[in-house]
This record gives sequence, structure tokens and C-alpha cells, in this order.
Amino acid sequence: MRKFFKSLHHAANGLCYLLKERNFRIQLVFGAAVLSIGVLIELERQDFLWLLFCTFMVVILEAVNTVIEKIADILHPYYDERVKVLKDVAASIVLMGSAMSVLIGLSILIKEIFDLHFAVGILFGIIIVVFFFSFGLFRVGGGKE
Ligand SMILES: Nc1ncnc2c1ncn2[C@@H]1O[C@H](COP(=O)(O)OP(=O)(O)OP(=O)(O)O)[C@@H](O)[C@H]1O
Repeated sequence: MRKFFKSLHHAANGLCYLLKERNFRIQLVFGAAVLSIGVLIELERQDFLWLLFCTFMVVILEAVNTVIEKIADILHPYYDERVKVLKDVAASIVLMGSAMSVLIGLSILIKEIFDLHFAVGILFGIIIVVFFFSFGLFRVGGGKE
């Protein structure tokens, strides 16, 4: 039992570290806001669980991304095209998870709040995802180059 609490302590330390990461905090706040809206509009259990699933999925993927970045920094702290590919692909994992969450979240919320077909939410979500993807794709500069 002592070993279990020790492992729990280490996991809590890891979580405290993640809370210092800006992106992790943003995703957590965003997820909490969406879940609060879900409570306010009294979502059905199944819809609320989907929002909860999406929120956790995004923060878990962000944690995986952080782990990959840290490993890359430890093993190879200098600029390297291979590290760039590794980190960019790791970041795209979060992007894909977030895109899926936006589609699911909007399809649920738009249907509940505006009483529109869930496909309208999906369509709106696709527009938002494409906008942010294009913004990321054509943004000049950034990164450790
Ligand atoms: N050692 C490196 N070699 C090549 N490119 C790198 C290297 N380190 C970072 N980059 C580039 O810079 C981008 C940002 O990397 P960075 O490690 O700063 O993560 P971040 O997205 O700012 O996340 P965080 O805010 O969690 O640190 C990477 O996706 C990659 O394109």
C-alpha cells in the first residue's frame, strides 16, 4: 500500500509539472468552460460524458506531446531536422485530438443550444478547424530555428 501512495505522489508531481505548461493550462481551462456550459444547459448524461471524454483526451494527448518533447530535448538538445519532424508530428497528435473534440463538442452544443441539426455543428466545427489549421500552416517563423 505504501508503494501505491508513493506512485500516486510521483504521478501528482507529474501533474503539477504539467500545470506549469501554458498549453496544458489553456486546454484545461477551455475544457472546464465547455463542461460548465454543459452543466448550465443541463445536457443529457451521454452528451455530457462525450464532452468529458473529449476534454480528458485533449489534455492526455498534450501530456504525451510534452513527454515526447522532453525526451527529444534530453537525447538531442541541439537543432536537428529529425528532432523537428519528431516534435512537429508529436504536436500534430494534439492538433488531431483537438480537431476531433471541436467537432464533437460543437455538434452537441449547437444542437442543444440552438436546436439545430447536429450536422450544422459539425460543419461549423470543420470551418473553425480549417481556419486554425491554415493559420498554423502559413504562420511565418516560430520554433527553435
Ligand atoms: N532541437 C530542435 N531541432 C529542430 N527543431 C526544433 C527543436 N526544438 C524545437 N524545434 C521546433 O520548434 C517547435 C517548438 O518546439 P518546442 O520544444 O519549443 O515546443 P512548443 O511547441 O513550444 O511546446 P511547449 O510550449 O510545450 O514547450 C517544434 O515543433 C519544432 O518544429
